[in-house]
Amino acid sequence: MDFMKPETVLELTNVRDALVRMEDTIVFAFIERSQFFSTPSVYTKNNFDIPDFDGTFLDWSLLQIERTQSQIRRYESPDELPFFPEQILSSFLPPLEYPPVLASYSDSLNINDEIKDLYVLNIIPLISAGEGEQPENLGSTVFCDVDCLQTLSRRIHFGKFVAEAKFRSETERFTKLIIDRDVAGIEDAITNSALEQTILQRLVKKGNAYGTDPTLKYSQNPQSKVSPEFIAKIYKDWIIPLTMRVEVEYLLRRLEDEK
Ligand SMILES: C=C(O[C@@H]1C=C(C(=O)O)C=C[C@H]1O)C(=O)O
Repeated sequence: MDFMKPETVLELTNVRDALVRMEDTIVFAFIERSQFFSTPSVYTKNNFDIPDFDGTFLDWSLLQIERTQSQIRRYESPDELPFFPEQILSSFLPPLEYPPVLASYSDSLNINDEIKDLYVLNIIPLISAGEGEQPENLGSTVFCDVDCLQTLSRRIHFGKFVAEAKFRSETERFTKLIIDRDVAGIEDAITNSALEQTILQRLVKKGNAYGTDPTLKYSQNPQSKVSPEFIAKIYKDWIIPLTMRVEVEYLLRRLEDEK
């Protein structure tokens, strides 16, 4: 996929290859986070006395990182969406002119707040080293969280590219479903259960392979760092359903923007 070449972005096979590649990034990000405890103090609002800031240490850290990364043009890329869209900065580098692939409302479809909440509530308990915290690891923990959140956000909002590719390959079918506001019909049209099963099975294998020291492969009990079943569960319960939601929400508005 090359965002300068729209025809490569609209090819569903290429989009799916990118999603497979992102599995690696997500599994490794979870493995990095698994070194640390749940660390509740970084997710508790105003737990630290942060000057001029109302929020959690995670929010503050994420905002500072986004402000820096916006200046190196991270959010000009069509596959990156900030958690703090109102507070990012413009870059001193020349603007990038990506040819538009997605509909014009695409940036406003942003479910990052929801991703952040479910990450803290549901994902951390499954991937962290256990309940509790070590005061010397607050920064390291949050750094891993930012990685996990950015990669989850990219994966889930990639649903827009999936949706655009599907819309273009079956425009008539989707146009009818959209006009009828037939959400169940749209869900049905975008679901590929066999592919989902393949993804879940591959994740268990990746979780085992990436989380285990390869030199321990032949020992009695090689320990994986994040339970591969939990990785599959996180995909099944949250990542895939949210990707689908992005697809549906993107498609429901798709006729506003007939290009
Ligand atoms: C992303 C797609 O759409 C749906 C969501 C999937 C996912 O989030 O992994 C997989 C298959 C489809 O049910 C796709 O078709 O590739």
